[in-house]
Amino acid sequence: MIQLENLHKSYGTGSTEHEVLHDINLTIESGEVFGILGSSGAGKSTLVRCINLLEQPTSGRVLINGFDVTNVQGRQLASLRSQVGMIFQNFSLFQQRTVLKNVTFALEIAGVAAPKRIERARYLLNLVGLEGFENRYPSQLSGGQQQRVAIARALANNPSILLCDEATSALDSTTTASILDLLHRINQELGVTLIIITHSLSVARNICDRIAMIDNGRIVEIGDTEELLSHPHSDILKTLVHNATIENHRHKDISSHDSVIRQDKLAIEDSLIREAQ
Ligand SMILES: Nc1ncnc2c1ncn2[C@@H]1O[C@H](COP(=O)(O)OP(=O)(O)OP(=O)(O)O)[C@@H](O)[C@H]1O
Repeated sequence: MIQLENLHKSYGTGSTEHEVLHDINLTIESGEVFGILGSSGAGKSTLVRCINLLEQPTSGRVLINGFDVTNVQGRQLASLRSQVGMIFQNFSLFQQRTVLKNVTFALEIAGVAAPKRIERARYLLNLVGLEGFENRYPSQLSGGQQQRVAIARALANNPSILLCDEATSALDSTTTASILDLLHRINQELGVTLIIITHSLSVARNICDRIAMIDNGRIVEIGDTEELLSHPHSDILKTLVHNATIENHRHKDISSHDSVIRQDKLAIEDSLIREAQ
């Protein structure tokens, strides 16, 4: 379980200090898929980076499984980081390392012997559907494949929590669906708690059990995904849902227009064939 209590985060000091997270209170259950929705600059990444202490909260507490980790350092911080994996929009792979060596990296740092870390990396590459890609370099992979490597790498230490910061934002819709399927499987089969940062309602709807809507560093709504998206209360979520509905209609219009054109083409081809016979 992850608990954030009265969490504040400011950047800068003195006259440049500005608070970007204001009094965040949030509990995420173990095994949950929890979405953090919000527009650009709302504070989503900062919030999630406070969970693995990539950002140090200015005040308040972060508790993981009841243990206050807010001020841990040294070995305890390393241990926290190994419990909490993270993936990013731009994959952030090591370009000079092969796929296999990307996945074994954290295990090398942890001092795991070579045969064991290779065995674990092969298991994870199999899990993410990349068996046979061990010796490729990131530049030889598609975006979706790179994100699969990043997921395998993030799981190397067997974390109980995986933070996904806009993990599908750089991918097309088909690849997004396959990565969300993989994340869903990781949640279901390995029991990993997922925290999904997204600005996409369809990503939230596809995978998240609950979502929190963040606006200007504050949680303005939180609840069951379907419930919240069907009955949004805050203006910001109402606008997001409204815009997504318009976008959806536009896609349907375009695809039905495309299908009319396709049917017209088939009819023309049909009559040309008949004429030729
Ligand atoms: N290292 C930093 N130093 C100073 N200000 C920062 C820093 N990181 C983020 N901010 C500011 O904090 C606010 C929240 O940023 P954050 O990246 O958390 O938002 P976000 O919701 O994740 O945005 P996006 O969707 O665009 O990534 C923004 O105003 C941003 O400019």
